[in-house]
Amino acid sequence: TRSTRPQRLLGAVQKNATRGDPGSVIQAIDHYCRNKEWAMNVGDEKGCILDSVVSEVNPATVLELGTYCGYSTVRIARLLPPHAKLITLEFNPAVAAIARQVIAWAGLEDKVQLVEGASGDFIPRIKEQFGVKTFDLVFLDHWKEYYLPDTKLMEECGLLRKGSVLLADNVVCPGAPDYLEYVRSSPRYESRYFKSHLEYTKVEDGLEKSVFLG
Ligand SMILES: Nc1ncnc2c1ncn2CCOCCNC(=O)c1cc(-c2ccc(F)cc2)cc(O)c1O
Ligand SMILES: [Mg+2]
Repeated sequence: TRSTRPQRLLGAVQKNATRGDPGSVIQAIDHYCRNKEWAMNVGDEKGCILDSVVSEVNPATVLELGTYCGYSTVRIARLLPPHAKLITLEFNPAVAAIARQVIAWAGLEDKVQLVEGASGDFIPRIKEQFGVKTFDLVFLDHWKEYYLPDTKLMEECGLLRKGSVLLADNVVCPGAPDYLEYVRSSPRYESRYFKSHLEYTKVEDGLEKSVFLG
């Protein structure tokens, strides 16, 4: 049977990237998705914005919602200080299996905990299951209609502290209008839009960075 897009993306990593070299894994995926077949990675342009926010926050604890093939997981984990932890949630087991291999190829498995399941089920259990009190940084990149309910759930579960940073992908394309409205109008957030483009295209998209004020 025909291979899947995630399987072909993993093949490009194994063929073109150097084991243990996260930068070469990132380059191999971007080259493949720009020249062979598009895939919904955050990509190189928005990825640079992601890098700058990760470096600024210098987080000890990170939550990523929506792993996909692990491209943004590798981008984030490669910048984390030693002993920092990234928990990433992926819904689709077949996709999660690819992401594990991409993360391992980059040599970052010790910094990353990939969990399979839906965000709504896992968020309430993160504290007791993973011994995390609050997250310094949350990267939202899963189903766009889940951004708002999951943000409210993280607030209710006490997973955000004064200064926690939420960074949301695709707030323009595919779009998360209810989420944008919420973080931009709520007095509990200081929000800023980083204009960019949909990965590997000229279509407008961007990242919304929202600091929780407690
Ligand atoms: N832990 C969890 N809990 C719940 N659900 C979960 C989950 N983990 C995964 N999922 C399921 C959803 O995962 C993928 C979500 N990402 C996207 O859909 C996405 C789509 C485009 C896109 C597509 C087509 C266009 F034409 C234009 C743009 C671009 C992007 O950058 C995207 O990120
Ligand atoms: Mg995305």
